[in-house]
Amino acid sequence: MAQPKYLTGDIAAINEFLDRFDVFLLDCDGVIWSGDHVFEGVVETLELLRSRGKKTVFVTNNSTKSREEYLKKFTGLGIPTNTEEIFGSAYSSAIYISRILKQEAPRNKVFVLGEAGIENELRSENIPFVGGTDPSFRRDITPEDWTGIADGSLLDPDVGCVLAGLDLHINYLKLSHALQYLRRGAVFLATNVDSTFPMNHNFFPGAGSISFPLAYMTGQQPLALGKPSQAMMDAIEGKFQLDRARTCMVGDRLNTDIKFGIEGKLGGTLAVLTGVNKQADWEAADAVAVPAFYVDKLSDIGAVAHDSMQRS
Ligand SMILES: O=C(O)[C@H](O)[C@H](O)COP(=O)(O)O
Ligand SMILES: [Mg+2]
Repeated sequence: MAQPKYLTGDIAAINEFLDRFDVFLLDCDGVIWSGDHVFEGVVETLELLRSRGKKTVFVTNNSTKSREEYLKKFTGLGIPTNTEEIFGSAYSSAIYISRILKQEAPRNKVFVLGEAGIENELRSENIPFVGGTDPSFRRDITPEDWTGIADGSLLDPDVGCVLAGLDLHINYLKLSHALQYLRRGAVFLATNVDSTFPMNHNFFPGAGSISFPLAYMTGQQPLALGKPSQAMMDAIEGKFQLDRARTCMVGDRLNTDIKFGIEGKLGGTLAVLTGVNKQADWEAADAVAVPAFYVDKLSDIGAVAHDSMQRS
């Protein structure tokens, strides 16, 4: 296994790296930002990539926001982009359900464990859903619930799929409904199964911690539709008509971002050390994936801009 090439501070190597790719798939949490903190030099680096005619696509597993909601976040943080450049796991899941799963009405409703991002992307594909941010689920379970969930009187007969994403309001009541739908044969999907969520330079429970209890209860593993799922890669390739050999995946997590790029047979993968994984993780004998290149932070790529300015 070739050792990853360290690019930070090596202007010639960075220029050579940039010349190899036309499209950069950019992870968000841990690469662009940590919560609402944008890493230093990110905006200038995006400018540099675009000034060299590179296509930038933001590919995030974070399902709490839709493309429109992400555009608001990017704009609010001073990062120029548009919804066409944003491809999240909530969108990836919605197009999988509407264009591949294609459940027949009326049993085509989705029981959502997640936030508004999933709901808005399901709406954009005209997929009916229940659960999610519905306030009637944000409460403790009651004796009426125990009875109504057990005898099915409180369940929606049209639910054919359970979709689990990062749910910041998960509780026993929601898990109880989801369990019953899965026991009744609903398809088990997840936007992503990241174990942790890098936020504010620390770690919080990831989306995987939402679907995992249901997997434990049912013995069923969800089909995950975010990175490293190749269903997502195929959808991105189709949407952007990209040449995989001229495309580089940039990420902070080995078992999602880097694995996604490698299994997608992309021309390259670049790991940044501002998020989940560190160098020791890919140097470990049982490393899940090894990047082709790495930098301390994304803006190390942008250093070539300063260099060419100093040269001119
Ligand atoms: O738990 C999650 O959903 C993930 O930690 C988070 O969303 C990762 O987002 P990404 O790094 O793919 O932008
Ligand atoms: Mg990340």
